[in-house]
Amino acid sequence: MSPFEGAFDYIILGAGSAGCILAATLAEALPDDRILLLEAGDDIPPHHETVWDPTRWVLVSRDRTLEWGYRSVAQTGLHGREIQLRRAKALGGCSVHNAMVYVRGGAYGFDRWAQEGCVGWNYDNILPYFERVEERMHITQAAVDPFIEDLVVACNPMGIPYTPNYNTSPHAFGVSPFQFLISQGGQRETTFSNFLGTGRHKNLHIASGVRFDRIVFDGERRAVAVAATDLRTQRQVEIHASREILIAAGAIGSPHLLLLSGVGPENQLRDLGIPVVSALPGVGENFQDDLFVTAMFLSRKPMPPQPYGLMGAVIFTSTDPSTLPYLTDVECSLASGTMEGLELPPDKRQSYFIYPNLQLLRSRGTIKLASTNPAEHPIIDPRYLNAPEDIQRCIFGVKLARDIGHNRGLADWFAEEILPGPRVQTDAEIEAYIRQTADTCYHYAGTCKMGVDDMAVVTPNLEVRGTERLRVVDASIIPTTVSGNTAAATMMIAAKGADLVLASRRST
Ligand SMILES: Cc1cc2nc3c(=O)[nH]c(=O)nc-3n(C[C@H](O)[C@H](O)[C@H](O)COP(=O)(O)OP(=O)(O)OC[C@H]3O[C@@H](n4cnc5c(N)ncnc54)[C@H](O)[C@@H]3O)c2cc1C
Repeated sequence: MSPFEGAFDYIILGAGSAGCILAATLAEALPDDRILLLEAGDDIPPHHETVWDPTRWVLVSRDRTLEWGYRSVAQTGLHGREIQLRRAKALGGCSVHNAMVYVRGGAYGFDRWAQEGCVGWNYDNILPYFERVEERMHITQAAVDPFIEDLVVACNPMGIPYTPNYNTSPHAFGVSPFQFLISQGGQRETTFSNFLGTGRHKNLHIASGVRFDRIVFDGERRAVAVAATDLRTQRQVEIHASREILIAAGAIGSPHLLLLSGVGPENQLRDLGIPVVSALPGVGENFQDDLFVTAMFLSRKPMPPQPYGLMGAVIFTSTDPSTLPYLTDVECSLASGTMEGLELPPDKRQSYFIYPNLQLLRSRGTIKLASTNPAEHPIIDPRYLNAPEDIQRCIFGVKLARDIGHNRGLADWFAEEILPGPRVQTDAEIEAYIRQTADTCYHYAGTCKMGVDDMAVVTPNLEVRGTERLRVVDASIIPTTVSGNTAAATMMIAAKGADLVLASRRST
């Protein structure tokens, strides 16, 4: 029987970081319901050459066969560069090719969501959902090697304390062992491998290789079906859901789908001849991302071997010391030049990179339809460094990385600064270097934001405003990014989103 035949109670669109958790939770709580999970990508075989091996992360992240191939429009703030906006297309979504870093994010950021009207989303409310995810995803805390020991020594005189566990401490400020979603056996954990796996839930039908193209609404603006294309046969199908359709297509895919379905800014839809189902000006607006900047130093001696995709330490601090210790907006990750995929010339391999990742940036971008063809990528304009204060924070990041790299605590390692290099000294020179080299952290969020204001796309219950039986449950609902990477927050959103669906179910 075709996986599309018969009626489904729930259809989940996208088997990524959020979609797999949502599907597993609903399938387990509702054993008598029929649930369908649709995904454009395929399963990753157990013998895949790179995906499961954490040390090969850089190669995985660059593997075009695993992803959608999005690019931004030319970024004025980045010297006109077009930025590759990687997004996985696979069962497991971006958990298949991300750096596996696990950071819940500071409590302050979630509390702000609640203060802005998202009742039920303050840190105390959401903590049980992080814990639920952590019961199923194994977190490996990195082992401390000799370089990291010296890094801790280097941070001390800079006023950066040692924080043993940034996720469970009251605040993340400090230098810590990094935490990764890596199994006890040393393999990548994905939301698909840990929550689903093929055939584990009898009431869940997983259809990979299927692109969803549009939500179908009835005259009452109820979401009743999904129009989709089987990518293997190009057959078009319409699949019906009797209860709810749950969009989990990520911060690019979810606004794209809503716009194609007539949910979005009225003028944009009318210009393309798309009938307006719900005029929501916020769909595709409020695009947020973190940027990283780079410092690189040659090492005097061989770097320790690296069993992870990044080095095993992280530094959280702030561009504004008055916000410490509770609010951090810089997360420095590190890499060794010996790591596979960096492809450095032999004389540069014994080296270390410090990558300050600037968070809570103020610039906001957009995602708009290029056409009504679902196969055509949307126009993505992150507007990096559009907000003037963002460049100042990136300059702070480069100076911080330099201060760490040159610090006496790392004297046994430091040989020479390669990047930005001795010629880059004044703020104007650092700014030019940033505009030439800063890059995305792939932490896209906010394009279907949750809230109670006019720009909100979903309510705090994640229901799409002006429609019925339709929710968005993924990174796109994040109203303002938090201090941290986005995967943990997205998985938490999925766990809580499933509870919201189940609560509605009990009340009907
Ligand atoms: C290279 C890279 C490295 C990263 N590293 C980290 C890290 O180390 N730690 C961290 O916390 N975060 C990291 N992130 C970010 C993090 O992985 C994402 O924020 C998170 O996975 C987003 O989850 P999601 O469920 O919202 O979207 P996704 O995981 O992208 O899931 C969306 C799914 O929907 C599918 N889909 C979309 N549109 C359609 C369509 N029309 N038809 C069918 N299927 C569709 C996609 O194929 C995908 O599987 C990284 C991201 C990238 C790209």
